Amino acid sequence: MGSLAEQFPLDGVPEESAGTVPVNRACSSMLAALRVKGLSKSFGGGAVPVFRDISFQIPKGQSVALIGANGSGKSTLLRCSLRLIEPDSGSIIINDENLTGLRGRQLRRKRARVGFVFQKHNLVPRLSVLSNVCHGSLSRGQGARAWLQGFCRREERAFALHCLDQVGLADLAERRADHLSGGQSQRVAIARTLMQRPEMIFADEPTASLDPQAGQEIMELFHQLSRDEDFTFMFVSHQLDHALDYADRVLGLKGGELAIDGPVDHWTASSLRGLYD
Ligand SMILES: Nc1ncnc2c1ncn2[C@@H]1O[C@H](COP(=O)(O)OP(=O)(O)OP(=O)(O)O)[C@@H](O)[C@H]1O
Repeated sequence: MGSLAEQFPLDGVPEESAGTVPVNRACSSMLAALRVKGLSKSFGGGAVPVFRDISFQIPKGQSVALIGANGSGKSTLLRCSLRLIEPDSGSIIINDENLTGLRGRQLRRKRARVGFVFQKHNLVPRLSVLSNVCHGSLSRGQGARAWLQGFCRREERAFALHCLDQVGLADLAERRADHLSGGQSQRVAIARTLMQRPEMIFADEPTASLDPQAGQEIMELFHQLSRDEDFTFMFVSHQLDHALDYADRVLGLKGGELAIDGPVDHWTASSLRGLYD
């Protein structure tokens, strides 16, 4: 079976948000999906920045774990890297598009192919699983009007069903979202993100509210999907085994700086624990 993009080519999406052809993993490391340079952030004019002068590049197709102690700035860095939180300084380039000076619709369009998965799944409780997944096409940058017109389109629903199938939940399409387990609910949130046909997925502690088994299954799912769909994946986790098992590379924040940045096979659980001293 081909990737989502091959099976369901984008139709009616503005060219600038239609994105690129999936990149072969073998050559994907040649291209940077995300380039962050000199990123700094403090809150409320605070004298102590959360982080300062952070730079890193993520090649297309790479899976990156972002780790560090509570309050070290992981969520802030993840959000600043997409300008969901405005950094104080620094530049951000996604797929050769400079996000730094963009505003409003232009900014939303440039990041339309980046999915964000949160610890809270944020489903609409009274709607069906399928309707929740269909909401994902809102993020494609077409605007609410286009979405409403296309919401019931047969092909849109077919694609939503396909996304549900990708996360193993096609059988639950008609179930109400508030009748799901935590693990099922996170799968629906991931299917909703797949509706964006993402080139990159950022996940902020996606397993934090799940039991160990469900958490591992979700990480397996991300791992499998990132390979099948060839998306770049960056996730925040407090679980070192998740970082070691599911990332190609580990970034670690400590004292407002990137104290760790290297391939996963450079680290062991005990060497990573130094971040938490
Ligand atoms: N909106 C905000 N206003 C003020 N301070 C904030 C805001 N968001 C985060 N902070 C502060 O920035 C610092 C980093 O927070 P952040 O949530 O990024 O850390 P984290 O590493 O993700 O933490 P955790 O592992 O506990 O989720 C913390 O000191 C936090 O209190």
